[in-house]
Amino acid sequence: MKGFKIPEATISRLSVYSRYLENLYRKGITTVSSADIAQGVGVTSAQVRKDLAYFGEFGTRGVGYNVKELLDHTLKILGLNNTWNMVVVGAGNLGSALCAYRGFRERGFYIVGVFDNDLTKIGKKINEYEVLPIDKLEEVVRENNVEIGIIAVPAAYAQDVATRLVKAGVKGILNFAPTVLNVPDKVIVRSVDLTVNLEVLTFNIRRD
Ligand SMILES: NC(=O)c1ccc[n+]([C@@H]2O[C@H](COP(=O)([O-])OP(=O)(O)OC[C@H]3O[C@@H](n4cnc5c(N)ncnc54)[C@H](O)[C@@H]3O)[C@@H](O)[C@H]2O)c1
Repeated sequence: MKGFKIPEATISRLSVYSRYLENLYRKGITTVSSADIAQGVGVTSAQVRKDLAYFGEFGTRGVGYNVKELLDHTLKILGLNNTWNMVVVGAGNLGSALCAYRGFRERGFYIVGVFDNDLTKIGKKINEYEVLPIDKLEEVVRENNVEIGIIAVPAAYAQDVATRLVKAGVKGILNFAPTVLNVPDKVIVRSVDLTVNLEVLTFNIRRD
């Protein structure tokens, strides 16, 4: 798998396939064809086969894929065969919504700390999480082996928070602030900019 570049779109689809397979597994379905997966997630079966081919040989011609085996493979490829500890910085509207989202835990992502620098928020509870002072960030990251930091502060403060997260030892940052972050190459940043997504949507609506 190392040595050549796997398209990001393939990785995103792998995550979608994996969730689909998880559903089949829960329903007790044991085999599935690429056509079934394709129909279930809304892509072509050629695309499914091409995506999976990046990661080796799966399935048996004429029989299809063993659901459990393919699910385990996709989870392993996505790094989801173990759980991940995360911290959320910014306990505002978005940070609170992220803390309330159950879906993270179902996929093995555990929030172990929520931080803010607003004294009126520190000590308050968001679901089961008590908002912690930002000064505790490094300690919580270290003690809980946190590898992922989520930035949910206004753009003007995002770089400071990113620098602190990196110094504390996180390996990846999910950044919701609409700004570009400067981090060392070894740290992976994924930015979620909802406005950019909306604008891609409006571009495509107009173009069609
Ligand atoms: N709310 C949304 O739907 C939404 C959607 C997409 C992106 N975003 C982005 O997410 C970020 C947060 O948005 P929001 O609506 O939750 O804002 P918000 O103002 O409700 O919350 C931001 C929180 O960050 C805290 N904060 C500020 N500086 C900090 C620092 N240095 N350390 C720790 N905490 C700090 C504030 O006290 C506040 O509680 C923004 O960058 C915003 O552009 C928000």
